[in-house]
Amino acid sequence: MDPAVVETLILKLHDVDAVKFGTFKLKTGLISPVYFDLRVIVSHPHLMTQVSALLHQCAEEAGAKFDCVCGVPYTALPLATIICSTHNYPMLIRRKEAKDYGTKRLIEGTVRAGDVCLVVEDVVTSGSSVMDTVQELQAQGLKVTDTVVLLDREQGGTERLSSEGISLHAVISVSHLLDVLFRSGRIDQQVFSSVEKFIQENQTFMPAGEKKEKGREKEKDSEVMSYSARAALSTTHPVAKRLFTLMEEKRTNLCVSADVTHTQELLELAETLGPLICVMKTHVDILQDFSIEAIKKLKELSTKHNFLIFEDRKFADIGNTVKHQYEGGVYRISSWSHIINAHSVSGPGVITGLKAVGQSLGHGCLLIAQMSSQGAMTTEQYTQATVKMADDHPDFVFGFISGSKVSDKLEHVHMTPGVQLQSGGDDLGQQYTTPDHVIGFKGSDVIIVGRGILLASNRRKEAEKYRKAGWEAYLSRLSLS
Ligand SMILES: O=c1ccn([C@@H]2O[C@H](COP(=O)(O)O)[C@@H](O)[C@H]2O)c(=O)[nH]1
Repeated sequence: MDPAVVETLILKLHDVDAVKFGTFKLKTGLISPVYFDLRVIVSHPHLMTQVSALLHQCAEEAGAKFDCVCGVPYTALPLATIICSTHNYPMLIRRKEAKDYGTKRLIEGTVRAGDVCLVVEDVVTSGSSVMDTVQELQAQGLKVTDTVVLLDREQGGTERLSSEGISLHAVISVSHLLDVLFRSGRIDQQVFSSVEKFIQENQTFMPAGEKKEKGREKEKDSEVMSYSARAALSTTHPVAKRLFTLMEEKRTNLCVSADVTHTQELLELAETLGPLICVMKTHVDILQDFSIEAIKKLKELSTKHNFLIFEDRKFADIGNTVKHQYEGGVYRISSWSHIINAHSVSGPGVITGLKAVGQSLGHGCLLIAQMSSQGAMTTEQYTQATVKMADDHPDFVFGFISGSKVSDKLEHVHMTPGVQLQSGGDDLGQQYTTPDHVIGFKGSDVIIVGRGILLASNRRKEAEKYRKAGWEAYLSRLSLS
């Protein structure tokens, strides 16, 4: 690529405010001295054409060989479109969410399994957005070997993608951009240094060897500690301690979501899958023939096979009401469920009410910090407030339902629903990611799997596949540390 052309492009991007300096709160909560908003280029047709041409040239010069092109939604979609129509490549479109009608596909276009797809992105930081698209393409049988990006923030995206066998080619690197803007007098030494420092101090990927060192320094990082080490350190919560211990003993981080409508099927599941799971999650109010007798049998099976019972009741009312709902009514949940969960939306009273019933029984509560469903309203701010609420009640709340690790506390258990062996979704808004992604990349501790197992012709065999996938992701997370 002609350096003069790239320099002119950098200045143009600065002119149209696609590059801003100041104080910006990022999606992760970090305060950054620089912000890249490449969405604005759609309003500048000449820039769109130039950027698309440079992306294509960059991929070609890097020797990337591909049969089709897919842009990471949304900013890179029009860029991929221009590349495809100019150079006559078939394009694929990745949906961020499945439609709730029609084909429900997450990849649109003609998919030919075995084809190599070039992934196009506007900005790369950690590489996680690119990886989300790569996983969807791979789930359809496509191969991805190269990705091309307009701007690499140089915060670990190249290394992360390379660890997955994907080469990242960037038209502009953030250091080149800083250099050009400084030389042209657009930014001063202080801005230059503060951005450079921010990039250096906020690396998202650690090579294996370095991670080991950091692991020793960062003794408090739950991702680099075994479940048994965390069990030993979990002194404030008996459920966390018991759960970590049995996970290590049984070599499983699989929670089966027993969403069945008859007690006989529930008990059969507990008998067959009991040896493979650490937790059985129930929705007791979908049982058509609920009885306390059947629940007693479930409890016996939980002792026999050493798993915990988690009633996914999602309490969400004022303290006084949830107290009654937990203790009384038809289901008498507190008499049999080791774990319950609650939404934080109603404030800390929900915890106080539940704690008044469950704490003396040695039970524990998970707060719902994030949800797996499309359009969930659990914003970053909501998640953070939920974590704070959990921190205020360590004697009863021992973790979260969340898509990723949201708390650094060793005792906090993270359990993630929306898991299947292939990513995708259902027609009612559920969204699935894989065990490897959830445990290895998102830093969660337990995978929650329902229909992935329940709809299989051989549930035990399928559950074993999930147990193995979840456990291997955990082991490889440890070996990388
Ligand atoms: O955010 C959430 C919270 C809870 N769930 C529950 O998990 C299972 C998932 O079942 P699948 O069949 O694996 O989709 C189900 O019981 C939900 O109520 C969730 O999916 N997402």
